[in-house]
Amino acid sequence: MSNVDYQSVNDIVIFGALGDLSHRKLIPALYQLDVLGLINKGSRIVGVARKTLSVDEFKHFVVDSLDSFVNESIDDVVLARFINRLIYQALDFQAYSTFDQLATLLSNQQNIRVYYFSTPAAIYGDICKGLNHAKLISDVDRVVIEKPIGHSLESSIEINNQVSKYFQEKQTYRIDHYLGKETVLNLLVLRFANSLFTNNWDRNCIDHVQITVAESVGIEGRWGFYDDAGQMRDMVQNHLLQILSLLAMEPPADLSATSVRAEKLKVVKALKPINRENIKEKTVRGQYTDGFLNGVAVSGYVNEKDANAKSNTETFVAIKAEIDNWRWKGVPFYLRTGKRMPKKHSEIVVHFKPQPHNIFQESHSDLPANKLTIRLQPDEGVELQIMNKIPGIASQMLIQENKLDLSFSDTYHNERVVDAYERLMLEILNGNQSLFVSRHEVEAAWVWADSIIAAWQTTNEAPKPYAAGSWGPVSSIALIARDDRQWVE
Ligand SMILES: NC(=O)C1=CN([C@@H]2O[C@H](COP(=O)(O)OP(=O)(O)OC[C@H]3O[C@@H](n4cnc5c(N)ncnc54)[C@H](OP(=O)(O)O)[C@@H]3O)[C@@H](O)[C@H]2O)C=CC1
Ligand SMILES: O=C1O[C@H](COP(=O)(O)O)[C@@H](O)[C@H](O)[C@H]1O
Repeated sequence: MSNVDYQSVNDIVIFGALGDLSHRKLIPALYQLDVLGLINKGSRIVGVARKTLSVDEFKHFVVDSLDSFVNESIDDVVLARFINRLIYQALDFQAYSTFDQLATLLSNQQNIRVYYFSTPAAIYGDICKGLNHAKLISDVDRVVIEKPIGHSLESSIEINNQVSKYFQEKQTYRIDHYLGKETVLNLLVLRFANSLFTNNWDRNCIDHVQITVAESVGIEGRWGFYDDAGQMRDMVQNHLLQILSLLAMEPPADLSATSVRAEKLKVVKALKPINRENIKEKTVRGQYTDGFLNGVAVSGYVNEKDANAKSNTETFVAIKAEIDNWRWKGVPFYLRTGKRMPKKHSEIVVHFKPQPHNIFQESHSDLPANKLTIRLQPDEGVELQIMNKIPGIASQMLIQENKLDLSFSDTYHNERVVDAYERLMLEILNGNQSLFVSRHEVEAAWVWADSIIAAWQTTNEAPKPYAAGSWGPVSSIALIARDDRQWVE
């Protein structure tokens, strides 16, 4: 998807450089690109955060990040080059005059700058104002903004307006890191490079789809942020809807940002609204209680560090989503995601319709339908469940359910696993917006999510408890069982 433009990027400025995302993901991603020679020779990496730190202290922070989060051994030559790129500037993002100090650092640079806002979305507008005050924005610069953008449609419009006052849409890269995952990207190839799937991908052939994004982690010290968001805003409004869009969209004319984003948007706009009339039938929200994960006792949500014991925030969501269009009318997409589930496990299961007639009645009264499983993470792969004859001379045809299994680690064992942020960072340097979310998509996703959140608020019901280490509240089983179906475990 990339064209080769990274040569023109001069400085990469990370706002919130001392934060969790920068430490775990952004710094390792930039290092890996440097290993591959994909960062411009003269580019500097400028860390900006609130804390006063010397450049040497920042360099230590960066080395710690690489030691902790780069899986391969660190290359000394690249490390020296990478460290040489680093600069640090302490700033209060809400005090515009302090941005003059940043201007002094960034002066005399003619080329493109990338500004990565790795901070709470509420201060994106302040950072833009500061940059503008210090005359640090030109028409070719790029801004990267993290999800979730806002807390609702209204706040998202406000944040997008604040940013768009200074950066045009073509300069704005809205990150959803799921779009950088190998297996999520592979959805495009699977669907549009294989006629088997392209031609059978609709209500005539597919019975229903299940999308599970299960996490074993809890809140990881992010209680303040998370309690205000919940799993709906943290995962469903963005990551799950992006997966759903790629899975359900019409074939785009090409792989350009304009074509792909237009098709994804149509899917989100066609989602059937969930509101107070159908909320109980279509959704389940849960919250984890004390439990066990791999035999180890773990705290319930309200017993986490810094927790408010009375919180009603959901850590689990299950939804029966429906897409009201020609292709998908009547095909439910069951979504479920939660924290503190038994393991990290994300997959899509496409259940095809059963055969209309069974000629193998004698040996097999029930002919299971085909099932396509796309394992997103970990153990990435694609698996197609089919019926097969059991070899043998018996006159009766003995058949069995079996699978064609393409495991990525077995098939591509010589390939390094590229982290989503590394891929997305390269796309930013290359100026390609295909893997980033448009403003229209973000806002359409909020329209759908806001309606669900508002309906939950009217019912005023507490989230259903589920023990940490389980697959969610029992009512999530009932949600799908009402349609005579069950979750694939
Ligand atoms: N962490 C993750 O896994 C993910 C994070 N995100 C998104 O990425 C963004 C960053 O998240 P995360 O790294 O976890 O957050 P953190 O709270 O760990 O880091 C935020 C950073 O911003 C700085 N900051 C905040 N307010 C100000 C201010 N007024 N002036 C100067 N600096 C400020 C903080 O400085 P200080 O240290 O001084 O407070 C810190 O360096 C958020 O939008 C989040 O939603 C998205 C997906 C995953
Ligand atoms: O954006 C987020 O994603 C992570 C899950 O990402 P993954 O790549 O590990 O699947 C989630 O834990 C976090 O709460 C959320 O903000």
